[in-house]
This record gives sequence, structure tokens and C-alpha cells, in this order.
Amino acid sequence: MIATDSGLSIVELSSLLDVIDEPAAIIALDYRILACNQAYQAIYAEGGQVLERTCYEVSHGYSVPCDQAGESCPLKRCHETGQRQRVLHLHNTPDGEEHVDVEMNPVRNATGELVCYLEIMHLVKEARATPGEGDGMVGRSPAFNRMLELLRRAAPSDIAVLLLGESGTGKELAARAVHDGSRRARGPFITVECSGLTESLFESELFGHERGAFTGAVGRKKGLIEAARGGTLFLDEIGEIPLPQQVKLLRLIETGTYRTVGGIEPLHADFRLVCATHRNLKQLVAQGLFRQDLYYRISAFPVILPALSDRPEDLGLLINSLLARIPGAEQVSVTEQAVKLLRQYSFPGNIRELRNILERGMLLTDDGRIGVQHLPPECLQVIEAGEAIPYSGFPDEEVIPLDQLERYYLQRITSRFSGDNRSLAERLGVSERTLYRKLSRLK
Ligand SMILES: Nc1ncnc2c1ncn2[C@@H]1O[C@H](COP(=O)(O)OP(=O)(O)OP(=O)(O)O)[C@@H](O)[C@H]1O
Repeated sequence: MIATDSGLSIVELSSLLDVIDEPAAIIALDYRILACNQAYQAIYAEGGQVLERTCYEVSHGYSVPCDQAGESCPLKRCHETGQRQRVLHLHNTPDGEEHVDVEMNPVRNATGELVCYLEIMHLVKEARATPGEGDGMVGRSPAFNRMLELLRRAAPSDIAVLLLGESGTGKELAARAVHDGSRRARGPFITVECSGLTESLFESELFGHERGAFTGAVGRKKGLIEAARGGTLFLDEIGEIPLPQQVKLLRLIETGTYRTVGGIEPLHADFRLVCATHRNLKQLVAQGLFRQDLYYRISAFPVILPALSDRPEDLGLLINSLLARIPGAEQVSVTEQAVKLLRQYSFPGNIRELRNILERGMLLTDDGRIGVQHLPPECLQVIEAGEAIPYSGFPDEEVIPLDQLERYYLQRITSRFSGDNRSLAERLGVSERTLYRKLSRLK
């Protein structure tokens, strides 16, 4: 059809698409693939043929269009709006299902009538949906995908991104993803850990200092702003910066210039700003602990990182990915029962805590299988509505050492028992001294 309209054969059209580096295809109004480039063929054909098959079948293995399979369909949205559409999808690739940023463009004839679509697949390198090599983000849950889509939208521009999320949710990895997806990706990525920086240290670290600027300044020192030239400056834990330093930061962001400590000449800064905090910045502003003007400067594009408990679908993937990344844990696995128990745990320390649990479990297991008995006691409680309730389903097939069982039980009973330790000891049939000794082992 399109080939006839344009006078080009399918072969010519496909070779025309080869000028596009990424996988690209011409899709008919009825979802059939009319032509595609070699990059598309390499990813989606798997040695077979893709022409005349539907895009949803080739990309997802679906028998119906994406919108009928519970996903947003860029083709349908393109048809409805007449505009270019971009959506993040999980697609079948030779490496398994991976994130793809799908761009759907309308193609019109001389009278302005929509005749087909040009689909370009931007492969997402900043995140993986299958366990594999590398140290970037992994995830495929709806909450993770929404966050990834926002990061990808923000990345190409120089807009200031503010990453908000609990500790251990992956804010540093997200900051890296913004950098890697930006036009500054070849430039430096400089992290500044803001908590614990005193006023003088803050200035000399950030701005650098001249020789003799203060006692001990024996030579000129390059500041982190200079180090970040042409790249990204990542200010981690920005909520911890005291007010006097906030003024200096604001001046830098507003004017784009700074002076080294002891220096006279104003220097031009050239960085993209990404900030992160686990604090509620708006609340800090209301309490007068964070400057409102600085808040608006750094929060042009806020992105909330989901807590691990908000992305339960990712737990298995994260476990496998983290095990592949922990040195020496490549051959280690987690038993089904232990995974079941982890699924019920709330992970207040998020992915960092999961990583710690796996590292610890790896050291405790002798046979390379992390079982229930290798999990820390806090995982053996189901947390519901903020209150600890006992986990009652100990698996029959895994032997739990009795002293661990005692610890679980003591932990559980002390959080629920309303009386004092004397009456608890009495009910447990031990002396108060014995109870104290046992309780002190829990800490
Ligand atoms: N999506 C993810 N996929 C794989 N690993 C992750 C992911 N998110 C976080 N991690 C891992 O979890 C750990 C904590 O991540 P990170 O330091 O980025 O968290 P954070 O939010 O910056 O924490 P904090 O606020 O305490 O600084 C790191 O080991 C990181 O590699």
C-alpha cells in the first residue's frame, strides 16, 4: 500500500529505514508490519520473518492489540490524536523481555490522510527488566516503569531533577540513569554527599580553593563544580544542607557562577543538577529549615522513587539481580519458602536492606541455598498496618535451629505482651534474670 503510494518497493523502503540507527518499522493501519530496517530485524525477527505479522504479536507475543491486553497502545493513541506518541513498553528481545521506549509517528499522504505509521524503538539502556550483567537499575513493575518513564522524559533536557524516596530505594542509580540518558552522558557524573559537610568544607569541596586561602591550603584545589564541568552534579541528601550553605548554593544556581575560596574571579559553572533526599522538603520549607527559593530551583522535575513494598512484583527479579552482583553469590539461590516469607516483609530499608539480607544469608548458608533459617528475625514477622503480628506458617521442610526459634518467639511476644517483664517471665516459666539475659541477646 504505502510502497505503491510512494512508488518504493518494500525492499527500498526497508533500506531507507536503515538510515535510522535504532530498530524502525512502517506499520499499517491494521497493525501489520509493512517494512523494517536491519536493526528491527536483528532484535525482533529471531531468525524468522516479521513482515506482514502484527506489531503486537512480534513485540509482545500478544494475539490482540496492546490496549486490549491491558497496556497503552501507541498506535491507537497516535490514530486518535494524530500526533507523535511515546510510551515505555516491555518487549521480547533476544535477551528476554526488556524496556523499550516506543515512538510512533503518523505518516500522511498528499491530502493529509493518515496512511501508516513509522515506529522507532529506542532501546532503554539505563534499566533492565531481566537479571543480567551490569550495575544499573532493574525493575519491571508498574510503579518502577512509571518512574523510569519520568526519568527518561527528563533526561534529555537540562531540567533540574529532584529524586524523592525512602532510603535505599535507588536514588543514586536513578541519578546515574538521568545522566546516562542525557546529552552530557559522556561528561563526568559527580556525586556530592551533602550530609555532614561543614560550612567551610562545603565551600572548599564544592568551589575549590586557591593556594594559601586558609591555613593548610598548600596548593590550589579543584572543586567538585569544576570537576562536573560538561556533566552532571548530583547533590545527595540535599535536605541535610544547613541554611547558610543553602544561600551559597542558591547563588550558584541562580547566577551560574561561583568563586573559589580565596579566589577573586567569578567562574562559570556548566553542569546539570540532580538532587536527592529522603526528607519531606516541603515540610522543611514550612518549618523554615529549607529555603523556599532554593526548593523551587531544585525541584523543577520531581520524581518519586517507589518503596520496595510498592513494587512487590519486582522482588524475585531484584533477588536474582542482586545475587548476580554480590561478589561470590553468583551461584547462590533463595529457597521458595524464604522468598515467600520475604514477600510478606515490608523492607523499611528497601533495596539496600534486601541486598544486606542476601549478603548475610550467603555467609550463613553452607549449601548455597538461602533458606528461612538464614533470614534475620525481623523478616519472620508479617507487618500489617504498622503492627507486628506473628508469622505462624513455619515451613515443615526446613529445619529451624531452636535458639533461632526462641529468638523469633521472644521478639514477637515482647512486642505484643502488655504486662511487665516480671509477669512475662512468670508466664514463660523462666526467672526474670533468664528473661533479661535472653532479651539482651536480641539486641
Ligand atoms: N532498581 C534497582 N535495581 C538494582 N539495584 C538497585 C536498584 N535500586 C537500588 N539498588 C541497589 O540498592 C542499594 C541502594 O541504592 P542507592 O544507594 O541508590 O539508594 P538511595 O536511595 O540513594 O539510598 P540513600 O537515600 O540511603 O542514599 C545499592 O546497592 C543499589 O545498587
